[in-house]
This record gives sequence, structure tokens and C-alpha cells, in this order.
Amino acid sequence: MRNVAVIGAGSWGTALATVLAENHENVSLWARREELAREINETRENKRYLPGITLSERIKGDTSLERAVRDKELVVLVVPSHAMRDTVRTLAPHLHKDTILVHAAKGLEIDSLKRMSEVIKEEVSASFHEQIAVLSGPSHAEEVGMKAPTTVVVAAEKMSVAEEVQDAFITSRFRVYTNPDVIGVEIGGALKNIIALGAGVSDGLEFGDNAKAALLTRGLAEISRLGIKLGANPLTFTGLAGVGDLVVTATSQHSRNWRAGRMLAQGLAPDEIVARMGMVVEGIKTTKAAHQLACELGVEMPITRELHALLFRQKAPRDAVSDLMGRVRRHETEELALQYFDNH
Ligand SMILES: NC(=O)C1=CN([C@@H]2O[C@H](COP(=O)(O)OP(=O)(O)OC[C@H]3O[C@@H](n4cnc5c(N)ncnc54)[C@H](OP(=O)(O)O)[C@@H]3O)[C@@H](O)[C@H]2O)C=CC1
Ligand SMILES: O=C(CO)COP(=O)(O)O
Repeated sequence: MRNVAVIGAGSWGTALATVLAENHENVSLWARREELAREINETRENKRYLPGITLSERIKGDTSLERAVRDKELVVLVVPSHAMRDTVRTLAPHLHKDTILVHAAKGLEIDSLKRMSEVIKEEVSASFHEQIAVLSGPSHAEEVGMKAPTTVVVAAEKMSVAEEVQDAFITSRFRVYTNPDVIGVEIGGALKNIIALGAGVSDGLEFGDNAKAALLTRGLAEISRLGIKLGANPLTFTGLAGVGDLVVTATSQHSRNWRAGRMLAQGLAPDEIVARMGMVVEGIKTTKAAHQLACELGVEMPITRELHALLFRQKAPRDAVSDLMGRVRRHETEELALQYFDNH
């Protein structure tokens, strides 16, 4: 491919543009603010979102969505999930009929509780539906910008589409796997942010490594439970979009969600946390959406429930921990354990 576009010049969009610039001659990078597009073009740096990384001359900042997507073979959507619907609605009429759309956002739409690929499908014509993919996995923008070895996964309903996206992104430092499980990859990527918030709370309370390991493990159990209910392949949660992203987000000081959790433990309100961060903290809105989804589908998600109470009902962090630890005793792998005891 020669012409690709990245929509969203935050940290992740800018980092993905640096990867794409290794493989493609023209990379349009859409920013909604004129001064950011100008800074990218004039200084070859995005100081606010990816400081210290020199951007290739192949990357061109642009503020026109129409111009950015026109005649592009690949369009990468990297706006925060709350902005996905409006952004896709605006650019949809200008897409070339063969364009592949890949999104890299990690969240759910708060009112509809939909995954990002579902939101995108609703905003583009049916002819694009098989050309939609998701890119996810353990990948902090700061490290990708520095070309540290990174692995990600691309999921699409059609394997040939996933493979085209794999081809477009793969470099010697950015290894891309494919997976047909769009639901699992999107749910893993979105819900790990909730558990990362919890890990930040746990670290803020200085609970140590046992508590963090418990949160990650039981967090993955509840992410998988919801994902499987929605139709995901359980194996996806053992992969890059599951365990991989959970570990990288919940154990890293790069993570905005982990840092937000630490601020929660200090008693800051969600609004103050978002204002201080100056960057997107997807886990806050995703906690609301996932909690509602779990209630509607009757899926048990105790960590998500407690974080929801912490974020939106002013529950004290230590009370949330006591309530988690004091829950009714159970088997570790409840469905499997019941089968096992039936057979023995
Ligand atoms: N950062 C990372 O390491 C990774 C992030 N992601 C995911 O990528 C997505 C984007 O996050 P990230 O780049 O980190 O976010 P940042 O906070 O770094 O940047 C947010 C970007 O989105 C723009 N933006 C904010 N609101 C809107 C809106 N309503 N309409 C259009 N654009 C908007 C901002 O523009 P402005 O400057 O004008 O406000 C800015 O360019 C998230 O879903 C995140 O979970 C996934 C993997 C890694
Ligand atoms: O998704 C990420 C790494 O894979 C980035 O996580 P944060 O949004 O918490 O920084």
C-alpha cells in the first residue's frame, strides 16, 4: 500500500503513524486541532502526546477528515471510543469503496454498550462491513514510538482482511498476529482497562504483589465470563488481547488507567483525575458500560461492580476491598469444577 491514514493524533495514533511510515510512502495523520497538525508538520514532533519521538517526513498532519481519508487503501481509527461514532459518521461519505477500516480504540460506547466495530458498522454502508478490523494488544505508545519490540493482534471477520492489515503494519519491531475473534479481541482490550484501574487502586493502598496478582487473575476470569457470554472464543483471553494487554496495562506506570486508579486510592474524584491526566482514561467510562452490560446479561463481575461503586457511588476503596474478599466462597473455575465433581 502507498496511501494510508491515521485518524486521531493522540499518543496511540501518532505512535501507529510512526509504524506505518516504515512501510508506506504517504501517511496522513488527522488531528482535530489546527495547531497540532501544524506542529507535526513544522517540528516533526507531537510534543503533547508523544514527546521526544521524531516523526518521519512521510507523516503529514491534516485537519480535514475528507482530505485525510480520500483515496486511502487503509484508514486507521484511533480516536477515543466516545468520539468514534461522530468521527466515522463524518468521514464515511468520503471513503473509497475498497478502503479497509481498522480501529485501535479500547472501549465500549457508553449508551449503546456496543463494541467499536459494531459502532463503525452502523455508520458506514453495508459494503464496508467485511472490511472492518480491530488492532489490539500490549502496546504502550511511548515504547512503540521508541521502536521497542512489540506484539499486537488484528482481528477481522474475514481472514484476508486481517492479513492485509497484518501486512500493512508488520515491521521488524512491531510483530502482528491475526485472529478471527473480533468480539474477544475487542472485549479483552476494552475491559482490561477496568482491571488496570483496580490494580492502580491496590498499588495506591500499598497492598503489594499478592493483591495485584489476584486482581489480574480474577479480573481475567470475569472479562472472559462476559466475553464468552457475548460469543468470544475463550482462548482469545489467554492471548495478546487478553493476558498480554492486562499485564502490560495493570503493571506499568505508563498506563493512564493504572495511574488513574492510584489517584482514586488517594481520594480524587473521576472528574479531577481526568482533568489532571490530560489524556484519555478509557477505563472510567468502560467500567460504567461493562457494569451495565454484566447486569443486563446476568454475568457475575465482582471487581467491575466494586470499581463502579468506587467511581460513581463514592464507595471507599478499603470498603470495596473488604466486600470483594468477604464474598461467598466458591470454586476457582466454577463451571469446570461443577462438571469435574459430577464426573468423580
Ligand atoms: N496510548 C496508548 O498507549 C494506547 C492507546 N490505545 C487506545 O487508543 C485510543 C486513543 O487513545 P490515545 O491516543 O492514547 O489518547 P490520547 O489521550 O493520547 O489522545 C486523545 C486524542 O483524541 C483526540 N480527541 C479527544 N476527544 C475527541 C473527540 N471528541 N473527537 C475527535 N478527537 C478527539 C484528542 O484531540 P485533542 O488533542 O484535540 O483533544 C487527541 O488527539 C483509546 O481508545 C486508547 O485506549 C490503545 C493502545 C495503546
Ligand atoms: O492500552 C494500552 C497498552 O496496551 C494503554 O493503556 P492506558 O490507556 O492505560 O495507558
